[in-house]
Amino acid sequence: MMSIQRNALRTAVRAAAQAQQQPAALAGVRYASTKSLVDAVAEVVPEKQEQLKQLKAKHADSSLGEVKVSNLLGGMRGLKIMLWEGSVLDADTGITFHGKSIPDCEKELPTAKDLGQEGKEMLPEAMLWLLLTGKVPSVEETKGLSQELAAKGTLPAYAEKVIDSFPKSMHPMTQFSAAVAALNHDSAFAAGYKKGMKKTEYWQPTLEDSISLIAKLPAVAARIYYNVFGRGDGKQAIDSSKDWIGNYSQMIGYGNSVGMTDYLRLYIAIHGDHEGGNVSAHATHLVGSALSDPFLSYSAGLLGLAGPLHGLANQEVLGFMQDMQKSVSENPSKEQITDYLWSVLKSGRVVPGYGHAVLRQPDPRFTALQRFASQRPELQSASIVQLVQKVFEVAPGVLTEHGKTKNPFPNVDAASGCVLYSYGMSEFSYYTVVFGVSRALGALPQLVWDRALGMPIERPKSMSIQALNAFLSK
Ligand SMILES: CC(=O)SCCNC(=O)CCNC(=O)[C@H](O)C(C)(C)COP(=O)(O)OP(=O)(O)OC[C@H]1O[C@@H](n2cnc3c(N)ncnc32)[C@H](O)[C@@H]1OP(=O)(O)O
Ligand SMILES: O=C([O-])CC(=O)C(=O)O
Repeated sequence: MMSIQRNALRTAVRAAAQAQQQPAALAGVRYASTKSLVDAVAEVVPEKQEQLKQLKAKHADSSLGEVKVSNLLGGMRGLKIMLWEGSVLDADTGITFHGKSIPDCEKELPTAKDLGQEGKEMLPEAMLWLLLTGKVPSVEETKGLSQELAAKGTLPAYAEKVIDSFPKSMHPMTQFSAAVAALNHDSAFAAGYKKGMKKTEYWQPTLEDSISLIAKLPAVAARIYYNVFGRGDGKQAIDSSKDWIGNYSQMIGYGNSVGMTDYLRLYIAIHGDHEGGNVSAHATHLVGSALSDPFLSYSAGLLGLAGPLHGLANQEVLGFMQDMQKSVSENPSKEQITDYLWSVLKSGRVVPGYGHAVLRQPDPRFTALQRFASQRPELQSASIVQLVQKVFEVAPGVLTEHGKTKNPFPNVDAASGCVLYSYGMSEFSYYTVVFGVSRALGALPQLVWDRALGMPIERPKSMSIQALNAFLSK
């Protein structure tokens, strides 16, 4: 019965879409090639539009809490001010993706093995499907999406030239953001907007651009890796029988390492979304709210990810761990680690990989990466992986005694880079690029929902100190 209703809805949505006058750039073959995921999203769009309509009708004037001066001065911490569909972050239990925890996703999402690949971890393209539609894709649907991403993953020649023109000394994240912005040359959204597409149609080319960008991220990231560090195949060759990250791993030279390829799958699946308020997701959403296309919007998100308090922390952690090994010993004792942490804190620096703006317990993403490391003998013997575990046993106590951070526990960055390093990726400044391949999985689907739900341009009110004082003295 349910499926009959769904089919009827699907047919109605298709008919409605056909009845709309699509700009030429949006019609025909492009949609045919993205059919399965477009169909899955099209099924959900009317349901969610109706939910939003009801919410507005019933609760437009309901309060979500008061705004205090401390919120305005404290980075808007805790204010409920954004709509975000893909995931919700709980301070104690961590992230859930449409209600599913990381262990739930590990059980339910199709894995590399399901697609006939070597490896056991969940596939990031299945996470993309879940984030976009709220539904777990079947193996066949995941396979179809993998193939679609492979078919759309080749870089246009102009983008290759743009990347090749960057000096090696330019940070890989600067290169990444600039290259992603350059891809807006081919944006279906920008072309449709120019041709006067209707507001109700916005979400379709936003989805088309998002899939196109996600498909190309491995090649962009791999070309940067090759140009800067001389590693990888240098061609960004795509094998249509491989999954999305199987291809990425191959392009950057780890195709023969099942461990690294599977680690990249897990890493990229779980870094995909962390609700809306984090800097990279929020920046993407903010820029997108001006109807900048998905390439420009995600380029902005990547620039936010490049900050050391956010995504760059995984690069920082590795440097931090190695400095500790150099100045203390390769296998420092807990006492030596404690002393080292205190020396860092006393010099006014932060302990990278620890603390979080929302979380108040160890990050379940850290736990997932530690689970991976604990199942791999080759990682268990790596001194840097052992050090991550030892620091985890010591740092929460030191940070608690130090008394400043609200969360003395590790976030995901405490573990992520050390495993990349152990598998041979020794170029720290590249680590955040791997994170940037991932964050698109959450930030871009929300742009699709922003457009499908007709979300307005974001424009909060700011106040000067003088205006605040004047307001408060009334
Ligand atoms: C994927 C991610 O983005 S996860 C986060 C990655 N970033 C890091 O690991 C960098 C280290 N951590 C930090 O700098 C912080 O914990 C952040 C940026 C993640 C969160 O910042 P906030 O929400 O402001 O944290 P919090 O409210 O606990 O900060 C209170 C004080 O504790 C300090 N503090 C927070 N974390 C740490 C830490 N790991 N080491 C030392 N001091 C810390 C803050 O700098 C702040 O000091 P101040 O009052 O002198 O300004
Ligand atoms: O949620 C945050 O503020 C930071 C974070 O862990 C992420 O974006 O993955």
